[in-house]
Amino acid sequence: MNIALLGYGKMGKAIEQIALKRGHNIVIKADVGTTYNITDADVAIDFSIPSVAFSNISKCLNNGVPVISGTTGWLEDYDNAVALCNEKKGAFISASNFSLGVNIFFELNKNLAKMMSNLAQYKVRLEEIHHTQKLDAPSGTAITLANGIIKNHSSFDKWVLDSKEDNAVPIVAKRIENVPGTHTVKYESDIDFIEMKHHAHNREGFALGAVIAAEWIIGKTGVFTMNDVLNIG
Ligand SMILES: NC(=O)c1ccc[n+]([C@@H]2O[C@H](COP(=O)([O-])OP(=O)(O)OC[C@H]3O[C@@H](n4cnc5c(N)ncnc54)[C@H](O)[C@@H]3O)[C@@H](O)[C@H]2O)c1
Ligand SMILES: O=C(O)C1=N[C@H](C(=O)O)CCC1
Repeated sequence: MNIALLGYGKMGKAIEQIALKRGHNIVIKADVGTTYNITDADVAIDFSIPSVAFSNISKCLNNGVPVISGTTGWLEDYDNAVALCNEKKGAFISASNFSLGVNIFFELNKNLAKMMSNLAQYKVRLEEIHHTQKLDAPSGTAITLANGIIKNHSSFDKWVLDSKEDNAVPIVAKRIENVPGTHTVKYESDIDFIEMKHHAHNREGFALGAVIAAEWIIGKTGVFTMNDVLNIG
């Protein structure tokens, strides 16, 4: 498979290592100012920055190249990307987190929220910790976790960052040098607490999941999620 990497930073480089080990070719490594012909690739993997993600994805869909998007912080344009993919009969997957472990964690989170829905004595709190270069807060993964709670728990209809509001899932975002990604969901009562945590030791899980998604999407048409790729949920 000939892969275009759109964004050649920490994740682009981690994906390159995994893709080469799995027998793929990297035909485009695009970073700031790179000129390239996207149709040289069978599939594109975008891990860039929030302000350019939608434009990179649009370029792929407008040229018939399936696209896997891992960039976070551009959710306001997600519905436009879905509409463009459907209009062009393209193929597109966006995920806030491509690791198998986090996708299992997403399902556990939804189930726990259902169980907690009528137990008012338990107060929920989300925490995410990432490295200090991260541009967006809260993390995309924390937003996905919050949305999983909002859809499955009767007390919430929104999330809020670093504060407290009625009907809002509170998210705390911390930035600590070199942390690849740690997410905690905690329900606390006066008597006890239940805590679920996912901690990434490194970026390998994110990169492997993105390459597996790229292998899976070839030959397909539509907008998919990691649940489709991993056959979970
Ligand atoms: N979905 C996931 O599993 C997952 C995992 C890790 C990171 N991420 C997200 O992926 C993104 C990238 O993360 P990172 O750690 O590699 O960041 P990074 O800062 O190391 O890399 C981003 C790269 O994009 C480049 N870039 C800027 N403008 C560009 C343009 N117009 N075209 C192409 N490249 C451009 C930057 O120069 C940089 O090299 C972030 O949004 C992050 O939140 C998602
Ligand atoms: O390093 C990052 O940036 C990460 N971003 C994703 C997010 O925002 O959830 C996934 C974890 C790593």
